[in-house]
Amino acid sequence: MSKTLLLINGPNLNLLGTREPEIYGNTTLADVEDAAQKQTDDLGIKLHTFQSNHEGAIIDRIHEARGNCQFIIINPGGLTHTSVALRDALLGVEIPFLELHVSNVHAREPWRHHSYLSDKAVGVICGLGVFGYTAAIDFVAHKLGASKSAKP
Ligand SMILES: O=C1C[C@@](O)(C(=O)O)C[C@@H](O)[C@@H]1O
Repeated sequence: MSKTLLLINGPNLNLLGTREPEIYGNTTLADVEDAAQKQTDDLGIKLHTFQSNHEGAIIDRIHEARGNCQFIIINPGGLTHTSVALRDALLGVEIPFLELHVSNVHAREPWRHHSYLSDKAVGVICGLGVFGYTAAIDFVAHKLGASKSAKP
């Protein structure tokens, strides 16, 4: 069975690497996606990446993944703290997902401590910087039984 992973980045993550670098670092989203591509190629996992600043576009992309994707890694950006609709979309397609944040949201403003997704996520990675994406993909590979010797 082919293993497909969808990596979603939400609002403002297109600015990664230039936006508030003291919080989010200097690595760009293109760098993150390139590294993710290499990592998943090595593991024999098919990767799709998607970034949007629009809640509805993200929800549409999640719906498209129904039935053809085994796992989602999502950095929902600010939608983490606001979006019932994003939660409903992820639950609606029944695809297991990891929630990921570059920064440690629990060490920031109190309103960032609440997530509409965390209680439904398989797990949450936050505060590891962009290394969180690498760690998340490693976890997904473990979950899907993918290994370094695997060929796509
Ligand atoms: O846009 C973001 C990025 C973020 O998800 C992170 O990656 O640390 C944390 C969110 O609170 C924030 O709104």
